[in-house]
Amino acid sequence: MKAEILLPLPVPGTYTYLIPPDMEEEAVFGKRVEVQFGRKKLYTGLIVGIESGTGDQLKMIRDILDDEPVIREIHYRFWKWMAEYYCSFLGDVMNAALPAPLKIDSETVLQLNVDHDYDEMDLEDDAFLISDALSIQNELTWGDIQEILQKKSINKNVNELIDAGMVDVKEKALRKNTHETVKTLMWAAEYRDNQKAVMEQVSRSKKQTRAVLAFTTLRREKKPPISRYEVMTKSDTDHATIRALIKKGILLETKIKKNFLGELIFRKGMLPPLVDFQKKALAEMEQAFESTPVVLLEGVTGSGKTRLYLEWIRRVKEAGQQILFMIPEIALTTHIIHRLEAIFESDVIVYHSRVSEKSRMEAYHSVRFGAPLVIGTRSALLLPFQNLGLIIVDEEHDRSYKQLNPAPRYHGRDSAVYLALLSDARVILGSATPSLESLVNVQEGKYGHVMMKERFGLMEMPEIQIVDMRQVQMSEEQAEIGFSPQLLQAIHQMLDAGRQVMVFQNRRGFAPVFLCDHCGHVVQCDSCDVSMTYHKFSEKLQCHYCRKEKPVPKECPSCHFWSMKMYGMGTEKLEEHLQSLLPDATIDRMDYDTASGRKRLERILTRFSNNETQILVGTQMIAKGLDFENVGLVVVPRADQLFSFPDFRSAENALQMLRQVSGRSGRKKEKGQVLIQTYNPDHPVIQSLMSGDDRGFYQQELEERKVFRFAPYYRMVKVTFRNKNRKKNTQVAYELYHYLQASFGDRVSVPVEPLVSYINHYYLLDVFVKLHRNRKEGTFFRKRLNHFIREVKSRPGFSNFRMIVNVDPI
Ligand SMILES: Nc1ncnc2c1ncn2[C@@H]1O[C@H](COP(=O)(O)OP(=O)(O)OP(=O)(O)O)[C@@H](O)[C@H]1O
Ligand SMILES: [Zn+2]
Repeated sequence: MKAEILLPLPVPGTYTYLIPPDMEEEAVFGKRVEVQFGRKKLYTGLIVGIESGTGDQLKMIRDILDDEPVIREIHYRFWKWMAEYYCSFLGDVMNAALPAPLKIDSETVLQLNVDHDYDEMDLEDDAFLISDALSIQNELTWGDIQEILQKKSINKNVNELIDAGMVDVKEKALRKNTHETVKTLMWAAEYRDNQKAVMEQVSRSKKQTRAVLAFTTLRREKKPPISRYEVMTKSDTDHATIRALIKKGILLETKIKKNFLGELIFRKGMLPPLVDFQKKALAEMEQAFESTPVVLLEGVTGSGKTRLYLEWIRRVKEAGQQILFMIPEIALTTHIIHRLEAIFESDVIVYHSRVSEKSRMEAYHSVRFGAPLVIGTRSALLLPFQNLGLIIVDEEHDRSYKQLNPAPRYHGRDSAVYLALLSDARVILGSATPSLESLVNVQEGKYGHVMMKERFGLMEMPEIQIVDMRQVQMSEEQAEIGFSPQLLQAIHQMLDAGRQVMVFQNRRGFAPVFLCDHCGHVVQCDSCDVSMTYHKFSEKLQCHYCRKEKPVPKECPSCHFWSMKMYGMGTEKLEEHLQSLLPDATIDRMDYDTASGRKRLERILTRFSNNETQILVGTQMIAKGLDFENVGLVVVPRADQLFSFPDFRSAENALQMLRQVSGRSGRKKEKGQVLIQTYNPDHPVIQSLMSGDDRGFYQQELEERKVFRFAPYYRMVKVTFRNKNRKKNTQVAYELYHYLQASFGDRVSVPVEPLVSYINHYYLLDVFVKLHRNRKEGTFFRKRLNHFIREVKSRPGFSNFRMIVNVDPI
């Protein structure tokens, strides 16, 4: 028998291996196996197919690693769809789906050859360092050695040691502890209180005697369960010993699940009754689900979308099905997780890229055993749900749902819809500012649509005022920070009334540009074609693309005058200036620099929610989902920055951002205010914001998207060429352009430079293709593209040439 094996590698297709006869029974779909791939490497693969027959040339499966399959066919179908739709490899999807401990691979390991005598004096310095370390550690990996020698190329040194016969190179599989179950032991009934009978049974074997004595001691020392492993370690015996004891009927073995998070209990009072308009929305959702599995819940900020989600969570849980609650991005949504965790008495599974490997494993297996609720980012879609009933996609418009790197570059919302389709589950897409993608699906009748236009507690929507900056006179001090007198007055009033203020500034750091007043020289990053941002706290210039830092130059690097000045405004500078204008106010800042760690982020949020902070300055981090009751004013001093990006989505995003951030104002207690400063008060985004109804704006946007053949009407694909050699990069990009033009005509763009086209010493070029939204065209395009990529990579010197495919780029 042969098995089709999927490997966690970016290679097309699967590989066929022979199943050793004694493993045939055990070999079933979805179990992991250990196989050799390439000359020496060992990998964990996954059985994704079994067929009869043999093949002389085929390698054997070395081992089967699971008792139970880790995925089922339905999960594999989802993986296949994802790989196909997003033009990536199945191995990439496997890699993203399985927690690291489920993917052993081999590492080169050096061991000391104990039978070999050598004279240390004969060794070169580097070789001596290695042998010295080996005598202490027994084993070193390639990485360890690189660290010890402080260099990358260690081949020569290692070879020297091998040639001298001093070390052995061993290819060793790292079998990490992956067992979701623990094997535990207990006395068989007839031996339970009969130590004497036991000893008689084992008297002929030293090992068995030791094991039995160890088990007896353990029973006395601690409460059950006692694991097989504990007994083996304590008695210094092995699996065979324990197996013998089981066979003799002395010990019984059972398996228990490790850390299974299977409960879901609502804390008392956490599901307050729905109010009338929420009840109405719930009924409408029920009705919408009759005809479509996907419903867009469009509710203004503060309408209680979360309350409705909870209602559905309760229902689906009672029906015995699983629920996935998706949030866009972990750093920005700690607050939401806290809110949800407060609602449940039981532990909730939280799953995202930053939880520990241990928690990921726990989550993986709990979900596999049917745990009812997972809160997670897009990667949670790849968990092995058994009985999925509902996926909630909160803030469905959020761009962070799209994976940028590495492959598969999938969209969390769209993949959720597909997964639900496969699993016969429902999807709720929730937002106060839905994406155009979802609105079009509503218009085309694919999704249901339910609106909530009121805020909970009869709170009125905040009043939005525009400050026309073309008309404003400012003092020098005010001009420096860019706050009009009107804006400052509003802040003063709000603070006097004991309420809090949020200031939205979409740029972090102190000052975006550091330039010479004399010759105009701008300090640029050496690796990227962007100017560096001054960070006052660290007293350094930082590149926001590659994160490299530079000291602040005293004189101009170009004309050598002492004339370097800072221009522009970042959150850090804004906070400082605001403090000098309002010396008595307590101000805090929330951005990538201050809220990088979870602890720091939490501290900022707690202080603000306890009213210890009066003003919170922040980037888009403060726009999302925060629910603070005492915020009376939200100000946006520089709204124009938001819609001046050269991107076809910038108007849509600007409106979403401004609505979201406005929505933080006046959520409880009294009506809130929003003040927006702009030089373009007639801009459609501002006009729509003022009118309170975005339909007209969306319709206009959609018309334009249709005319210019953009998403959501067309499926866009971006192919990025990334190379240190500019000429080579440009040449291949143009080749692709011409090649695709033959099939797709003017729906292929000439290679264009992205906004920042040189990052970290790499030149970047993008080719855009606009495809019709049907499967046939998708398949055809993928074939063409793969053909091209294969051809390029087969050229001498091009095997590593990078072409990054991004379907539905954001
Ligand atoms: N039926 C209800 N009973 C009691 N409190 C409610 C109810 N519905 C909503 N609330 C409260 O109203 C506030 C706003 O609700 P929620 O945060 O769910 O709104 P939202 O629509 O998710 O807002 P956003 O889009 O801004 O995140 C919350 O503090 C919530 O606890
Ligand atoms: Zn840089």
